[in-house]
Amino acid sequence: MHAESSSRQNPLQRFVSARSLRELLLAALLMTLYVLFARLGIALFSFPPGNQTPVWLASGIGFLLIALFGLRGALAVAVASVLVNAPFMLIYLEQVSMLTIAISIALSVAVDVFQGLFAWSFIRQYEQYHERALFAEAGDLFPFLWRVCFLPSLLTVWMLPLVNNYIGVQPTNVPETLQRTLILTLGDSLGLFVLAPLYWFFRQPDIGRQVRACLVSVSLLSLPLLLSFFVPALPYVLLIPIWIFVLRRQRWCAAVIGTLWLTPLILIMARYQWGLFSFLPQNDAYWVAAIVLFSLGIGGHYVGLMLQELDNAQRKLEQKVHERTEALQQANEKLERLATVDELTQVLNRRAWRERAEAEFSKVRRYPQPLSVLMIDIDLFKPINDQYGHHAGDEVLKQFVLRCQETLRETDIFGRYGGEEFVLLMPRATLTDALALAERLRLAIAEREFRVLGIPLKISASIGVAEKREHEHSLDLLLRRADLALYQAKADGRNRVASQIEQSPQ
Ligand SMILES: Nc1nc2c(ncn2[C@@H]2O[C@H](COP(=O)(O)OP(=O)(O)OP(=O)(O)O)[C@@H](O)[C@H]2O)c(=O)[nH]1
Repeated sequence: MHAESSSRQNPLQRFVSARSLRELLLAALLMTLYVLFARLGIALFSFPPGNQTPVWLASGIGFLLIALFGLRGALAVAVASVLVNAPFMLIYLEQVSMLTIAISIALSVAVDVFQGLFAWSFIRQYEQYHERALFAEAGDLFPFLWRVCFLPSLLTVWMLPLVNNYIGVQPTNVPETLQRTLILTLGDSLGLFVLAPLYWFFRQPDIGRQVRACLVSVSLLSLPLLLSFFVPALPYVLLIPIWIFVLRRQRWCAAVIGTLWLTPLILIMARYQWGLFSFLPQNDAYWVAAIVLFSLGIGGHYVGLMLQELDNAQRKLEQKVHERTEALQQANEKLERLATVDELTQVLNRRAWRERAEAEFSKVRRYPQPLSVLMIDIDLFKPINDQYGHHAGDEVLKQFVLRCQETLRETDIFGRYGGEEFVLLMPRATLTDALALAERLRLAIAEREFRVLGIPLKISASIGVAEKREHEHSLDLLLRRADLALYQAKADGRNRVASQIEQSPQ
């Protein structure tokens, strides 16, 4: 449906049809600003006696239109350029023919459009080559100055005074033509320098907050300029430290907004020959204003970008440190796990179990409480390995552990003591408690078949139980009594629980 209606439009209609109302409004706003800045520039800040200004902001607006809307933007620049140039040229109607004026207007329009197109395509090439947007590094400032500000102006503006001179509109002598070319190049370059960065500026994250913060700090720059009305030297003394302070706070954003902010202020000062400019003739005041704007702007952009680059480098470094610390922590945790956990059954290994058991044992020695231990050994495990293979044996061990864990309490300390032998320490458990649990364990193992590699297997375990005696001072003695009880259980025919009460460990 939509495709059909768009295919019915003629190519011109399709070319100009704006993608959305917002884009249309933005383009209209920029076109209005283009005409307004051009007219205001010439009306208020013209080099005497001509109609050329030291900052031609229209060139910057033209760049923004083309950067944002491509060829449709170029069409908008052409329309705006006609609106700006036609009234100036029509003044010469009495001196030259309409055709000559039309040629002159067409030339001005072509210069404005090509300047924007050159600037845009030069910088696109740069961005494509580097595979990133401009103004990411301090080094990007120089390609910007050359490719966006100076080269497109140098390539185009010389035509205007030369051709106008030749066809008889605004005829001048050679030195004047040269001076005009210079002023046009300066004005266009400065216009691009002041406004073109906005294209990248508005692509920054969280731009609304940054603009607000910038406006607050950047407005500080007005102070020395306004006070210079009373004390002419103030801008020299105060502008640089305030500029550095503002850049330090808001980085590159302050350079963009600050240059924009300073442009009208410095132009007004030059126009009315205040402060800095009070001892200069009008002409020189504008040249100095342009130089002040360029040097403050370039310095500001460079410092701002450098600080931004440092921020990014620090952020990357912090991120790397964070990642490395996390990796190290994970590696440590893994090592700790490997050092304490039995790889096959995922329960405590002998060393880790002993550490925990020793700690419990010491506690109980100091604050007497019951403590019991169980030695659990799978019966006739070797034949399982021999008959079904080592892999099946491993599977039995894993399932055996799961069965045991189903029966244990949180406080029980369970571990693999070696081979098919497991050990369980039960804090606060008397021999009676321990025997009861041992019996539950034995039944849990023996009553249900194991299923290993699809084969049903009957497994049983023998369990030796011992409770810590009052004056028993070594965990090894307690373990030895449990081991003797286990030996007893095996000797009595396996699949049973035995306790070591009567026999002395000695
Ligand atoms: N699959 C497997 N087998 C193991 C592992 N650790 C020890 N074994 C085997 O376990 C078997 C233990 O055999 P024995 O000590 O003779 O005991 P048993 O056959 O269970 O006989 P009783 O203890 O007298 O009932 C040995 O064949 C060991 O090779 C292991 O991690 N995986």
